[in-house]
Amino acid sequence: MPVSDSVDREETDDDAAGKGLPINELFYSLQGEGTLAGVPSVFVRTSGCNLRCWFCDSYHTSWEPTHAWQDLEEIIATIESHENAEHVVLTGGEPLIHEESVELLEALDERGYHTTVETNGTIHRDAPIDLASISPKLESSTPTPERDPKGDGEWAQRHENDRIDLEALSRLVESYEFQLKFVVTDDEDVPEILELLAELREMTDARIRDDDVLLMPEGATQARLEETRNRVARLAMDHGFRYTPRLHVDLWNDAPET
Ligand SMILES: C[S@@+](CC[C@H](N)C(=O)[O-])C[C@H]1O[C@@H](n2cnc3c(N)ncnc32)[C@H](O)[C@@H]1O
Ligand SMILES: Nc1nc2[nH]cc(C(=O)O)c2c(=O)[nH]1
Ligand code: SF4
Ligand SMILES: [Mg+2]
Repeated sequence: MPVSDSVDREETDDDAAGKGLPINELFYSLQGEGTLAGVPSVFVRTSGCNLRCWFCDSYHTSWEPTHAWQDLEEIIATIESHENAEHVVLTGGEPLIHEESVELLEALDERGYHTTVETNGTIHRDAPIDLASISPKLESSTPTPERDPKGDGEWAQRHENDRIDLEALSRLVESYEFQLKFVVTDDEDVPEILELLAELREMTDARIRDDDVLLMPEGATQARLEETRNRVARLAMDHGFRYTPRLHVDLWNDAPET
C-alpha cells in the first residue's frame, strides 16, 4: 500500500470523499489512558491533525503525517481479526477532522463494538460514540519557537487560536458520555483547567462532575513520566480530580503499535 505524507483534507474533506481513511497504525493493545485503562482494545490511528502540540506523542500523524489510505471494509476486517476485542479506540491525529470517521463508527456500532473516540475537542460530529475521550489543549501545549519539534514556531499562532473551541466542547459533552483528560506538566497548568471548566459549566446544561475530569502526566517516555507523574498525582488529589496513568508507556515505553 502506498504510504504518503500528505493529508489533503485538513481543511475540507470534500475532495477525499470515498477514499476511506488515512491510517497511520492499527493495532491491538490495552487502553492505556482514562476510565477504561486496562481494557483490551483495537486502536485505529488516523493521520492528520488540526493542531500541533509540541509534545505530541504521535508525531507522524501531526507534524509529519504518514499513512496508507484504507477503505472502511479493510479497516473493519482488520479490527474483526482481533477476535478478543470488544472495544475499539478511534484516535489520531485528530480523528474527527475526517468525515469518514462517522461511517466507520456507524459500522462498528452495528457490529456491537464499544467505541471510544480520542479527540482534542475542537470538532463535533454526530456519530455513535460510546465514550468521547476529550483532551482539550492547554497553553502549555503550544509549539513556541523554543519547543517546536520541527521548525521555529510557525504553527504557534494557529495552534493558539484553534486549541479551544467552547462551542464544540459544549456539544461534545452534551452529546456523549465523556471524560475530560488534560495533559499536565506542573501546577502552572491548573488555573487554566479551572477557568475552562468554569466557562464550560456556565455554557452547558450537561453535568460536568469533578469525577469526569482526569489529569494525565505529560510524557511520551518512561523517563519523562518519572519526572511528571508524582507531581500530577498530587495535583489531582489537591483538586479532587481523577489521575490517569499512561499504562501503555509504563508497559512498553514509546514502542510503536502499543
Ligand atoms: C495523540 S492524541 C490523538 C487524539 C487527539 N488528537 C487528542 O489530542 O486528544 C491521543 C492522546 O495522547 C495525549 N498525548 C499526546 N502527547 C502526549 C504526551 N507527550 N504526554 C501525555 N499525553 C499525550 C493527548 O492529549 C490525547 O489524550
Ligand atoms: N495503549 C494505548 N492506549 C491509548 N489510549 C489513547 C491512545 C492514543 O494515542 O490516543 C493510546 C495509545 O496510543 N496506546
Ligand atoms: S491534538 Fe492530539 S494528535 Fe494533534 S498534535 Fe495535539 S496531541 Fe497530537
Ligand atoms: Mg497514544
